[in-house]
Amino acid sequence: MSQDNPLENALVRLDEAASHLDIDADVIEKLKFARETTKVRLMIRMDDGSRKSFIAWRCRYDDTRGPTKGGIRFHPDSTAEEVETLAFWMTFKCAVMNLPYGGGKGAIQVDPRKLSKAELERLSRAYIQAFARILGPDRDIPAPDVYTNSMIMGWMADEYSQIVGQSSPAVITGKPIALGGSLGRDDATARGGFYLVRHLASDLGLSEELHVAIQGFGNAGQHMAKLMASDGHKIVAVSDSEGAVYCASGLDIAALITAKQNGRSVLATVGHGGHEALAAADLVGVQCDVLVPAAMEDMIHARNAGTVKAKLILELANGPVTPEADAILQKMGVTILPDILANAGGVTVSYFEWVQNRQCFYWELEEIHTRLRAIMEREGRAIWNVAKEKGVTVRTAAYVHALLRLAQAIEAHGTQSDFVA
Ligand SMILES: NC(=O)C1=CN([C@@H]2O[C@H](COP(=O)(O)OP(=O)(O)OC[C@H]3O[C@@H](n4cnc5c(N)ncnc54)[C@H](O)[C@@H]3O)[C@@H](O)[C@H]2O)C=CC1
Ligand SMILES: O=C(O)CCC(=O)C(=O)O
Repeated sequence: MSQDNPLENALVRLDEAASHLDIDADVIEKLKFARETTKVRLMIRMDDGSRKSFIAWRCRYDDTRGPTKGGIRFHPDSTAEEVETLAFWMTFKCAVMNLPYGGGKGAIQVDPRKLSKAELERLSRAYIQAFARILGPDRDIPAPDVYTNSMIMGWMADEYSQIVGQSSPAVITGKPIALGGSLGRDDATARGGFYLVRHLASDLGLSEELHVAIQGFGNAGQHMAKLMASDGHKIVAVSDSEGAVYCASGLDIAALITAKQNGRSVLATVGHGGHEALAAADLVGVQCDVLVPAAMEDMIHARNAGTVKAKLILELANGPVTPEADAILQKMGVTILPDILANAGGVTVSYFEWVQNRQCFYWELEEIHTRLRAIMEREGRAIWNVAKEKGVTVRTAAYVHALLRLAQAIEAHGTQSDFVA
């Protein structure tokens, strides 16, 4: 994140929501600060025999509504403030979806692309060794995020089970299917956003065939491209950390995914099927109907918001639009389906995984999709109605919706409670 204190930007949204409700000041005071953020230094043995250290964090932001839940990010630019901000968003996201969770998040400050597979496994296990005492299926439940995946979740679940001396799959979600992972968790983040857009399409005034630009081509971005293309829409531009490609008549999604699976950039497809290279920074201003940020925070800001051509922004990334850009886009008439709703399909299927782990009975893919779709539509519709009734943006409506649930839970704990699981 670019700001010195990104949590301040996030709290702007809390204040805005609170201004539309009659909320006790104690509730706001509780939600303004992370309950606990633990910082550790992980030491691992590198393949060449040397030892190297990495800073890592786990934040349990708020556990009023249940065990804290949220992914672990491996990124060279991660900071404590970023982790706390991401955990704040998880608190609201879980409340938006009415999941029985609070919000958490973790990170290791590392570029995982510079580690061998064995080094990556040692680092992932070291993270769990350091944090096992604050994790647990009823306490804090990690999952994948940027540059982490099911393989890493599998190592982490294995390490935790070894430490506690019993199989404990429900401590982590997003695991490989062979270790108790859920069907449908792989594309859940994108699928939730996809169901939401389909459900609100006529309210949003969207046409039958949409032109879509996607920023970031990892888990969220690739699955979104596949889902939208298979629904008859054209993906006209995608980007990754190295650059972007554009094709007005629609990119070849299979070729792009093959390039990424082979460890290459989307730029490797330039020249194939009419793919043209584009500066990554220009993706935001591409001519399209739907812009899908699916990379990092603060990518749409005061300096590039005015270039947006899309009528809809679907935030699969967490925090991709700054509050300044929000104001500009609102004036331009651009609708934003905000992160705490639009990308909540991921944590929702994580919840399904946790439920299946606890009951030791596993659902078919169709059941996962049916349940995910029902929750996305129910909460999406409720938030849409709040936006219309109060005359506010969908983002503010989502915060209002979540804040009401959080306030009820905080008050139900009692005025003398400082509940800590
Ligand atoms: N994986 C999940 O289940 C969930 C992910 N998210 C959010 O979605 C976003 C993407 O996460 P994943 O797809 O899981 O990560 P990922 O690690 O699979 O992919 C990240 C992608 O972003 C690209 N990227 C990084 N910096 C970029 C830049 N400056 N410009 C363009 N592209 C850039 C990378 O090249 C990569 O293609 C993050 O904000 C994450 O927090 C949100 C909810 C759930
Ligand atoms: O699947 C989960 O538990 C959390 C995913 C996540 O970190 C997010 O929604 O940002």
